Amino acid sequence: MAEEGIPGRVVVVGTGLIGTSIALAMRKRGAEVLLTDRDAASLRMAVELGAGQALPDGAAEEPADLAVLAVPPAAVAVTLLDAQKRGLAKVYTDVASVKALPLAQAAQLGCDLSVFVAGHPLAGRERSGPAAAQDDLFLGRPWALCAPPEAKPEAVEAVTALARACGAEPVTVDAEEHDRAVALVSHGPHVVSAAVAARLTVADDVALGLAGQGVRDVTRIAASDPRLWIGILSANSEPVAEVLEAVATDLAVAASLLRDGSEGAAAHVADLLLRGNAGRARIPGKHGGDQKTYAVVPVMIPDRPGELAMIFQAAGIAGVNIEDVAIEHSPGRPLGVLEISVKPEAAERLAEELRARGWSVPG
Ligand SMILES: NC(=O)c1ccc[n+]([C@@H]2O[C@H](COP(=O)([O-])OP(=O)(O)OC[C@H]3O[C@@H](n4cnc5c(N)ncnc54)[C@H](O)[C@@H]3O)[C@@H](O)[C@H]2O)c1
Ligand SMILES: O=C(O)C(=O)C[C@]1(C(=O)O)C=C[C@@H](O)C=C1
Repeated sequence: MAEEGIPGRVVVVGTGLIGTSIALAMRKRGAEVLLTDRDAASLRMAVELGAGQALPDGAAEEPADLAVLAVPPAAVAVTLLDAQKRGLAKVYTDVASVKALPLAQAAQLGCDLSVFVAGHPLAGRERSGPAAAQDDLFLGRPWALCAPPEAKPEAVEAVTALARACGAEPVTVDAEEHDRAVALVSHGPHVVSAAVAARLTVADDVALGLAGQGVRDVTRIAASDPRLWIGILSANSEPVAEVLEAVATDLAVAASLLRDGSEGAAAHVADLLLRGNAGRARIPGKHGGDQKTYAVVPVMIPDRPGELAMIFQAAGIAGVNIEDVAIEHSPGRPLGVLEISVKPEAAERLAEELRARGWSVPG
């Protein structure tokens, strides 16, 4: 049984990263979830992950409370039209990273906008597909809601309830304003990250061997799916271009000042760095909700077969659930650092178990 006040029966069209994450979050709240995707393998995996049941083909027997269209931006309007023709749900929403163009396309196609509230959860990952889905992806994150003027109050209520049920904070915003805002806080930064990462294609082994956390932080999102992102960027081209031009100006000025080499020039570069500090400090913390903070237990691991399996087994014996793992390799050395993410209360127990079994766990 679904918890009170949340959509009890939800259809998810598009079982990729975002659709499957929403489905998993809603299943956790007791909702019945029906899934569909044009890609049979994605659909099968989402079902196997426990995100819901496959939606039967054809017209719906009885409309669900809500249908979530978790497809690329360019597919939102046609998917909405098709879903409404099939009578899939009483209310519809999408999750696309751009809002104005899909809304205009939906109006042009003659979709019923009185039951459509466009949405955009500001949470994601650099990986696509259902395998990357997480039921806690949206905890404490903003979820933009852009209701067209004709949207009924009950439609707005249902989509707001979906965002809240996924643990997010609904933020009502006009579609054009949304697009300008995300150009600055999401789409522009994405291209900048890609530009920095693109420089690495010509990096030699020495440079790559010296790569630390800084470049990893700046380029994480550059690993995202280019097909999805070209769709996002071209649907929000003008606002993104403006952000990129402003960043390019700052970079060009910094480059010429560095070449100049004078003290005065250095002071001007410092001004950019200070503005960077100030801008970064303006990013608000997550809006309430449970924070997904794990403790990281670092373990020095020799590069030999079976090592990881033994460490995972030791964690199991200590009764510690591993939430995530990453391996930092020491270039040129048969050693690496395994970073095991666990719930904070389990970190010391795991560290002690591993030390007792002979592994080096710094800290
Ligand atoms: N990736 C992110 O970090 C992120 C975050 C927030 C919102 N979004 C938005 O969410 C949407 C989905 O992105 P994703 O990251 O989950 O992508 P994804 O590639 O992981 O999943 C998209 C899924 O949609 C399916 N699909 C495509 N066209 C379809 C159609 N016409 N009918 C049915 N299924 C169709 C694909 O087969 C795929 O399984 C996009 O609009 C994106 O802008 C993405
Ligand atoms: O953190 C990531 O990996 C993201 O891709 C997240 C991010 C973002 O820029 O914040 C990217 C695009 C989405 O539309 C929403 C969220």
